[in-house]
Amino acid sequence: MEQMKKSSHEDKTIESAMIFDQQTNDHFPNQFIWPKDHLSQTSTEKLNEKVIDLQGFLSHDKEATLHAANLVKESCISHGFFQVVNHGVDLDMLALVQEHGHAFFKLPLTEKLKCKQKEGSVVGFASGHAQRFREKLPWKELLTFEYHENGPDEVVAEFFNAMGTQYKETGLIFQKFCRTMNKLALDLLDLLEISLGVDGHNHNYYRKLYDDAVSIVRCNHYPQCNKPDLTFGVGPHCDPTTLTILYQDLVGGLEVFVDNKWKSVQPHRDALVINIGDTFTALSNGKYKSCLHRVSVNSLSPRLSLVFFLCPKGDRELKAPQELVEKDGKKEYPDFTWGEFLQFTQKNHRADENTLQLFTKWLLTSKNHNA
Ligand SMILES: C=C1C[C@]23C[C@H]1CC[C@H]2[C@]1(C)CCC[C@@](C)(C(=O)O)[C@H]1[C@@H]3C(=O)O
Ligand SMILES: O=C(O)CCC(=O)C(=O)O
Ligand SMILES: [Fe+2]
Repeated sequence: MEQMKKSSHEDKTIESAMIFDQQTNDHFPNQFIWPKDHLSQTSTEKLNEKVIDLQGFLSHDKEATLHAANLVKESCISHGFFQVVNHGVDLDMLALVQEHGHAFFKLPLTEKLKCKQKEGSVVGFASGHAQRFREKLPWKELLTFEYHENGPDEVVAEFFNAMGTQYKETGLIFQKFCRTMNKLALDLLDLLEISLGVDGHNHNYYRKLYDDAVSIVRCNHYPQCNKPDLTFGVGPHCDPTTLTILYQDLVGGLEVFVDNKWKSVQPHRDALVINIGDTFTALSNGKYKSCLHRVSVNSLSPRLSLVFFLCPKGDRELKAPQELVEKDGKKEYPDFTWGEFLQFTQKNHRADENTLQLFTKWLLTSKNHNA
């Protein structure tokens, strides 16, 4: 049985990758077609999100920090999404990471399959998640790996080395990308803490929770699609993770659900997209929204996005600061570990817009069962 599962697992990935390469105009594969109620919600408006200048905050200017914190607070209470500029991340380095990302997805399938995703793990190469799901497949290929903040520097480089010494340079470039993103993510946690007004009594409360963080890093490649109105690059979802930092090319396609409408996000070459994930919603005691977003594809060109999902180490107990709970008079979420939540998204529930609510229910039921 195990052997059968493995071969069908690989076949599904090959089948999906070939669909992307050999798509025809007359037949669109059913498994990639999304339900009409999703497809009918077209996005017509542009999102006028806050583009927050981090320069003053990063240089510890008190007034600029408070200004940035207020803009963050407004965006996160409303829909959990903003963009940042003057973030301190080198744009040439980001362009180089994009180049290596594109080069990876251009590799022959046999090369990409060297690091194919194993069952139950987010790490590795996948195509359309065809080995995990049977329907509503996303029109994307993806490469995912982990970044251990305090792990040996080579962990990411090793991931690529394992594919062959010819990927050594790619590994080093992604390693540098991860280190840079991790630093910015922790700085943003400090800004979020200030915006929530918990920096006084609980200074570095959030930063401390992310000691020894084990984050998820993903390169999404969305191939050009002949029937873009029948599918999604990623369907509607909230990231279950804590905080997402995303660098996109100028193709466009990312959409955010705000004021009951899907609105398109304007790409900016010098900006990074930031969105709140489910885990931070819980850590803010429900004050900050986990951003509901999706990706549409297009018939003209492929799109690439580089995504850093900040995650704590798996066994760290996560809870909102007591100060917030007392201010709100109610604890909105049970304590949990990211390990429990990640496993829920890999084994029990495909992450979508309801993940946090379903996870909370699942957790309380399973804890009552074990009580
Ligand atoms: C914890 C995670 C699960 C996903 C990758 C990270 C954060 C985002 C999640 C995801 C992208 C949300 C949409 C559905 C999903 C299945 C996907 O399209 O890739 C999710 C990821 C996953 O389960 O691999
Ligand atoms: O590619 C994008 O713009 C968004 C990708 C995304 O939402 C995800 O991978 O969770
Ligand atoms: Fe996402």
